[in-house]
Amino acid sequence: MSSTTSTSIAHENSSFDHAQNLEHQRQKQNGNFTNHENVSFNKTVVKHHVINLANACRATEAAYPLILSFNKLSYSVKVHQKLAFSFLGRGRRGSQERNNNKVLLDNISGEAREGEIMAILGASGSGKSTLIDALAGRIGKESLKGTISLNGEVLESRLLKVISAYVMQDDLLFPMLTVQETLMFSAEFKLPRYFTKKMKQARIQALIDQLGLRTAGNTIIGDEKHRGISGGERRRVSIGVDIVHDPILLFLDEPISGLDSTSAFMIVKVLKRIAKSGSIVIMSIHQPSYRILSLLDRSVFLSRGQTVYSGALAGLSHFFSNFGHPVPENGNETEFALDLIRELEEIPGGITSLVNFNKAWQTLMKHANKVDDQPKVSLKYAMKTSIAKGKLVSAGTSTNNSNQTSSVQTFANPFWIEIIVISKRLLINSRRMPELFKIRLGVVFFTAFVLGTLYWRLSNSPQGTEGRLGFLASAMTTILYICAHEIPAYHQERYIFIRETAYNAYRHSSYVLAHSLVSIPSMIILSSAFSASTFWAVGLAGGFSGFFFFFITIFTTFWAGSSFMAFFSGLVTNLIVGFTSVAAILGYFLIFSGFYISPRQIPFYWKWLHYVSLVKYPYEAVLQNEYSDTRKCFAKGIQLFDNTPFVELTVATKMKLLESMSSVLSKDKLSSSTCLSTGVQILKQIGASDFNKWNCILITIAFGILFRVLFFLSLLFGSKNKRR
Ligand SMILES: Nc1ncnc2c1ncn2[C@@H]1O[C@H](COP(=O)(O)OP(=O)(O)OP(=O)(O)O)[C@@H](O)[C@H]1O
Repeated sequence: MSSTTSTSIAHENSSFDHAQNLEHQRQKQNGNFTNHENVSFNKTVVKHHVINLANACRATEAAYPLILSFNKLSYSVKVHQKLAFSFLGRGRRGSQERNNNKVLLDNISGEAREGEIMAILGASGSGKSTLIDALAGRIGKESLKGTISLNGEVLESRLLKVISAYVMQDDLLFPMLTVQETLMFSAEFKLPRYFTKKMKQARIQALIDQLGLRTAGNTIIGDEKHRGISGGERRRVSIGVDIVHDPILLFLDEPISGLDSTSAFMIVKVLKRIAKSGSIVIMSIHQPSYRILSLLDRSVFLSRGQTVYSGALAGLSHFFSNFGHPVPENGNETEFALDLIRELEEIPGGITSLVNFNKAWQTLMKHANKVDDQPKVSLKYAMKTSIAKGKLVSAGTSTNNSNQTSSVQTFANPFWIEIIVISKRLLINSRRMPELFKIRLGVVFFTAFVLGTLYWRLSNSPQGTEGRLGFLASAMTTILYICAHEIPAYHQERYIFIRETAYNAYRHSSYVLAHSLVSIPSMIILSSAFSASTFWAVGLAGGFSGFFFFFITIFTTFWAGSSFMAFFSGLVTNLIVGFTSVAAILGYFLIFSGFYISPRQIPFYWKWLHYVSLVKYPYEAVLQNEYSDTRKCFAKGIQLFDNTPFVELTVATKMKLLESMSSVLSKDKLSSSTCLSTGVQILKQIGASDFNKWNCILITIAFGILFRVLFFLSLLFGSKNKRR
């Protein structure tokens, strides 16, 4: 029912009710009423009022084809309670903790209608956000008791996802995009393909005007480091992002908290316009001003998870008069109601009396409304009407299907368009933060410089071999560490991703693929920088083809490392825990790579760590590249004594030792030019596996793909936007 209708009804009844109330108050003051009489008096007045309301409702019913009803919604969570003395009471001995149920929602019922704003009011902690979550499908089916239906049909989660939007309390936006770009990307995700670029732009312009964001259109959103739009503007952009597709059901959790009164009024006016265009708007709100109150239609007042009033805001004063607490003349009814509820919360049994009174009131309302309680049109018809009005544009529609949930597509765009749009957004955002890439490049050059000077121009000798092994193991490990910078980036984006995928803006797989594609160009640049600055400085083998292979190995290490970080950020959502664990895991990768300890010496129960080490395969690949040339020798004659205690002896003594060794071993005469260690022997010595270098590269690439798949699965199952 609209506020105007309700107001006029309330007005019509006011003289009658006022007289009765005065009489009631007088009698009450004189102590003439017993409790029983009090209730029966209230019932008479309520009945009278309700019948009049119902008559007026009948006239306007047809104008409201969509009705969202929620019936007996209950939700509780388990809370741990520590017991000081476990031996007290009859509980099990030694038990220190007890699981208690905390009821967050207790049998909440009500309805919201198309064309109206329903406000959920109550003190802090009364359960407003929990009720919004319950209605918006953000509480697991198994935990939420009761029913939510749209025009009499149970609202399935798949349908709810495409016809609704949920505006969170936090403003989660890409900091380097302008207001216009932010809204445009949202339009690209949510508006169907038949919307041309021009149509989308027109829609965005209208939205910008509606939200009063014209002057901020080309300003970036901003963050702590980059100045951007104001807090109020950011709030409006957040709302704009979620309403760009004109959802049928719009849920907002405290959309105006923290805003100045003008901005708050402007936002509620926009919401009213959305409601009037054929949507159901449900929002939680703390203390609405007079001006805002004039825009709200229905309300649910909560106290400790229970309904203390549910119905038209216009009937609030009547309700409280009948409860025996009339709203003072010219007083703000909502403020009065909230203050009274707070007072009653402090009196033992105070809230119970109000809850019980409300139950009686609701029963009478239902009784008087019994004919009109049911929606006039079926859900299918109502949806068709909404689509005809331009609603439900977030996904394509096929009206020839009789099943309500399959008559709307799950996603507005095909897979490949989603990938293009996500990639474009990522590229723009990162292009505007070049410092991040510059820091990565700087770290790569610095690492290359340190390693290049440390292992400068290694020779083909046992010392050179030792240096090569050290350089290659350090290079592969450092590259993996450089990839760890991606963890905070994923962490920052995670909440935007959850918000967008919760209402099917795009597929999880599109996000994973777009991220993989976008990361490739930067990996190519970083790999080229590292390879070019170390290959010739260290004196690695193979000329240009050797360089190319070294570059490929570095690139695939970046790929595997970056995929690992993506997976890890999906798995561990706490940034500090994530960083600490990654540092430890990369350390293990190095320890078990085969560099510190030969694979032959690793105990069998740790062998698996050797095979899953991300350092092992690229390390072996470049080793094989270095030592596969059979014509090369890595220890000739007296070089045999390098890395042994005999290294300090003179050349002549070393030669003598060599001669006596050959006579003892009865070998051909060992001279200073005799090759004592070939590349193949070195590979054998260090226990390199039988995989050839290209297989090692393929395994590294496969690891990267595997981690991307695991990243996808971690997002799919680990980023559920629901309470249990
Ligand atoms: N997982 C949980 N375990 C225990 N208590 C919880 C849990 N989640 C919410 N609560 C409690 O449920 C109550 C309702 O929380 P809710 O966030 O819905 O209140 P609210 O009315 O939206 O408050 P505010 O206006 O401050 O945002 C609060 O007392 C809160 O502490």
